[in-house]
Amino acid sequence: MRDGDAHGAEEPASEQQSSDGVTIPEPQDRAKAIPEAAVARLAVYLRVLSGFAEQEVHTVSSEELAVAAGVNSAKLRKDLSYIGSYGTRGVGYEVAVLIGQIERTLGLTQQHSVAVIGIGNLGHALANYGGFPSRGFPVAALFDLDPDLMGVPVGGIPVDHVDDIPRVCAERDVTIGAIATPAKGAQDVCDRLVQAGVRCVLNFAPVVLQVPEEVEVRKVDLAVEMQILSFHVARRSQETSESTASGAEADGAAQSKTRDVNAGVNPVDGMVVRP
Ligand SMILES: NC(=O)c1ccc[n+]([C@@H]2O[C@H](COP(=O)([O-])OP(=O)(O)OC[C@H]3O[C@@H](n4cnc5c(N)ncnc54)[C@H](O)[C@@H]3O)[C@@H](O)[C@H]2O)c1
Repeated sequence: MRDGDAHGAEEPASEQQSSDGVTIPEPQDRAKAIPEAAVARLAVYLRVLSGFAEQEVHTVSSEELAVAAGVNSAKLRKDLSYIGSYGTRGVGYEVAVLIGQIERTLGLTQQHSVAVIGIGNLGHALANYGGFPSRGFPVAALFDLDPDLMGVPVGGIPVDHVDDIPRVCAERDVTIGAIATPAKGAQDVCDRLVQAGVRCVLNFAPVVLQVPEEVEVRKVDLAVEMQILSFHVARRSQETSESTASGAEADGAAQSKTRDVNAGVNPVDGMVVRP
């Protein structure tokens, strides 16, 4: 079983050093060596690059892309080296080419239809969110067990009963199931999805799901994200009070302007934490 809640280890299987000091995995190790945290950042780069493409920006330097994505440029270059993209010295990266490489790596060259299960507050929000189809994840099916919801369209899609998960998922070629039920029903819903052949599960319910080895689960927990934010706020206020205590107020403003970008990097996934 793989529950993708944890952020993966950063080190690939084998590495070499590029001329500019970036550690690069051997080509044969690239696909299997991409750490979980780097995969998450590739998705961020893709979103940023899509914005550049919409503005008809054709090339981008690693520094520009790093700033826009909120990472430091060494980490960005290392992440892109995992997919065999090193850019051209003095020019940077071709936006369209890099988008294609990241999409292939993330398996986004085909659409993934999504089923949402549990059409309450969160399920309604997911079903109505317009951002999924444009990123290649159309919501194609909705399930609940509340009789009052049966057949009611949400975001243009009628709600079906969970008993119909196998038929509807097969008919609509669903590959991702997003579970937005209370914790109590989540494992049963997950089992139904797995029996219907769904191999990717996005779990919003506060419970650890048991799934077969071939099924990939990602757990989304906004409370955990808020705890991470809280950690950074607490650390910052501790740093400020230490700095005040040591009489360093006079050069505090200058320090915050020149502070190395690494000082703001989230230790969990390498993203720069915005104040
Ligand atoms: N991960 C996060 O960051 C996050 C944020 C908010 C809510 N949640 C979680 O999302 C879930 C839904 O929250 P909500 O506020 O939308 O709840 P809600 O009570 O508004 O909706 C739950 C829906 O699930 C349906 N349901 C219950 N048991 C079911 C089953 N076995 N099969 C199918 N449908 C079933 C109910 O009929 C209802 O429509 C909860 O588990 C909550 O803890 C997670």
